Amino acid sequence: MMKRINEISSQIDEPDIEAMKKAGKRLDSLTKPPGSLGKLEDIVQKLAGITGNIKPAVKNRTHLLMAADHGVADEGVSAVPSEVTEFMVYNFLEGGAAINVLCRQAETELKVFDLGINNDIEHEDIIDRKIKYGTDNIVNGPAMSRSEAISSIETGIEAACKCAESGADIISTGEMGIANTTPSSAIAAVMTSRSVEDVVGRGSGIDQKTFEKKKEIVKKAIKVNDPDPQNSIEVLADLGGLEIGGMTGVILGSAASSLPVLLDGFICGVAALLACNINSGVKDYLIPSHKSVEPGHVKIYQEMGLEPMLDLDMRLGEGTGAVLNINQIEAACRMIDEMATFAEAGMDLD
Ligand SMILES: O=C(O)c1ccc[n+]([C@@H]2O[C@H](COP(=O)([O-])O)[C@@H](O)[C@H]2O)c1
Ligand SMILES: Cc1cc2nc[nH]c2cc1C
Repeated sequence: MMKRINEISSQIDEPDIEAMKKAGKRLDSLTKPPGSLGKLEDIVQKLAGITGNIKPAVKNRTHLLMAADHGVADEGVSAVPSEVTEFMVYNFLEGGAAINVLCRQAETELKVFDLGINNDIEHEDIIDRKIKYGTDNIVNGPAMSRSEAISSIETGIEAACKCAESGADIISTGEMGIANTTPSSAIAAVMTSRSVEDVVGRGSGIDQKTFEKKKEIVKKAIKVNDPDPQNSIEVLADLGGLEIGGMTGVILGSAASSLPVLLDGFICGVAALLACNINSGVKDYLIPSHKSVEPGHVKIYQEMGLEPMLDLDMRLGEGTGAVLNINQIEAACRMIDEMATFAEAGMDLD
């Protein structure tokens, strides 16, 4: 059943250490104090390792947005009803959401996938990969079957591989799914061995009473399902999120295609945790864009040893942090390509 996932996992190479060293050397030779461009230098080196190119470029960009609904929304854990998932998906398809604005600004193509929205989406631009009409309520049992969890990951893998074939230089991912901070918190607690209190936040903006209830719901979902933290498929099937599985696949597919993959918020971070658990080599391909307001996000970054470039108090999830960060990444790539070295500028420091 895991054939495609195992095959893709086996294609994930080590980064090109030689290219990273050469990029580091060139960065140090540019007309600035060594290291003075901070995280912009780190990102260029990382991209050199991923692509094998000491002057990496991020010309062709695609953002893959995964959408699905959640049975646990029935517990009243979100500030808004499940219908908002479908409503926002139409908004993405019509160009009116925050992610559309940022994709236009960063010249990034947007693709919207339906992996499990409660209703069918009637729009020519939707990529219909429906696996199930919403997950089952995780307080009563698993969100989905193992084979549905695998299908969600495979959907993301194929999406990323298709982008790679079309010449993408960088892939970013994000999501839409009302109530998805509940399953994400459960997965984050299980996979980072943190307490539920450590990782649960206010998601779409819930009040204190709902916040207290949400913590109890997350605890109950973990107790009822009790997944093996080492087994990403079991964790995903038990605690859910078809869009989370989709993003896990995008991350695996990007890494296997030697493409950098830009992560967005908390839910996306959970997908990255699941992908790293399938193959720890994935980590070298991850670009963490921003730190979300959700308290679990920073814990996920700590678990993976990643540090995001931006901290803008964002908590949207569509991929807004990721796509915004493309601008800084492009700037970083232009530094190593266009800046003069001390020698070129006529100053020999030796
Ligand atoms: O990306 C984040 O860190 C993030 C933090 C809070 C909320 N969200 C978005 O809000 C929705 C989930 O919030 P909730 O309260 O319904 O669980 C879902 O559509 C996410 O994209 C996203
Ligand atoms: C309006 C709205 C837009 C979103 N975009 C991503 N998650 C979202 C959640 C809500 C509630």
